[in-house]
Amino acid sequence: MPLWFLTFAEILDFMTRAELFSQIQKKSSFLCVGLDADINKIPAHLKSESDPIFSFCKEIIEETADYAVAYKPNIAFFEALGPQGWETLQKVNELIPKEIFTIADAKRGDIGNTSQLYAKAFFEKMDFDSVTVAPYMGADSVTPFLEFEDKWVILLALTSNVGSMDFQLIKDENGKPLYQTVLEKSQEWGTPENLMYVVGATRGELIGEVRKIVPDHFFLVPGVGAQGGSLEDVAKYGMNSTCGLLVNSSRGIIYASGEKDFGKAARQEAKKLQGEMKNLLEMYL
Ligand SMILES: O=c1ccn([C@@H]2O[C@H](COP(=O)(O)O)[C@@H](O)[C@H]2O)c(=O)[nH]1
Repeated sequence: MPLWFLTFAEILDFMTRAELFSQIQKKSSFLCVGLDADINKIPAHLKSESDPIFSFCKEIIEETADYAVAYKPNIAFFEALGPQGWETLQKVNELIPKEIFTIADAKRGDIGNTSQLYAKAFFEKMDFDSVTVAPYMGADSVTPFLEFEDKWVILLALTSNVGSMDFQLIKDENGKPLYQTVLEKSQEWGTPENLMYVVGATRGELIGEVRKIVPDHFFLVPGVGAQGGSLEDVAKYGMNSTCGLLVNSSRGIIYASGEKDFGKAARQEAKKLQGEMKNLLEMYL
């Protein structure tokens, strides 16, 4: 293929913030399709295939790629398959078109030398664009991921689950919730060019509070669809001048049908969400 035919991301093989925004504009979409590929939930007819999870993810990717700007394999679903799961994950990641942002949803983070090897696993061995990282072991557990050039860390800030209230919303003596301290402190470690935050869609107007603290960073927003978060609220409170949002839906898309038409059903769901996102981009950008 001649060089002039390729996009910036394809030539450089990494995704800058500007390139991500350009993909969002091109597709009128900020949809991230979550690959939570559960062997117990995929359609029965795939189970006779040599690698059922690969076959499932392949069809989901082929059917939804027109509407997605990111894919997020949830690493637990692959790890749970044992050594074969890692091979499947590698093959799935290689299948994702180069101009689409890839997220290893692994929620890692450990003492420095261990984090370095987690980063090597996801960035070098598997060439993901980004990995989700837990912040609670502090700077030395996060910065090894940020040392990889042209890669992204997506730090858990305000998660979508009920348990997020146990720690993240606890206030210090000045009334500042812990998630805000995470946002403030982590800005010493990375920039909007290599650091994003996980902000749950179920947190409504708190997304606006997060946006005030980190105006320029992208958010990975899980929790629409199966968890009941509102896409409208996410856009209203979270969108910035470069969109700044990757909104994930996993079960709502990939299990839209449990039958042979699962790929087409996933495509319909992705298309529906993309349509809503297009309207929101027109409204808020
Ligand atoms: O706060 C968080 C962080 C990560 N997740 C992950 O996102 C998807 C959500 O799946 P749905 O089926 O769309 O609910 C899943 O992989 C979670 O592990 C999250 O939900 N909340």
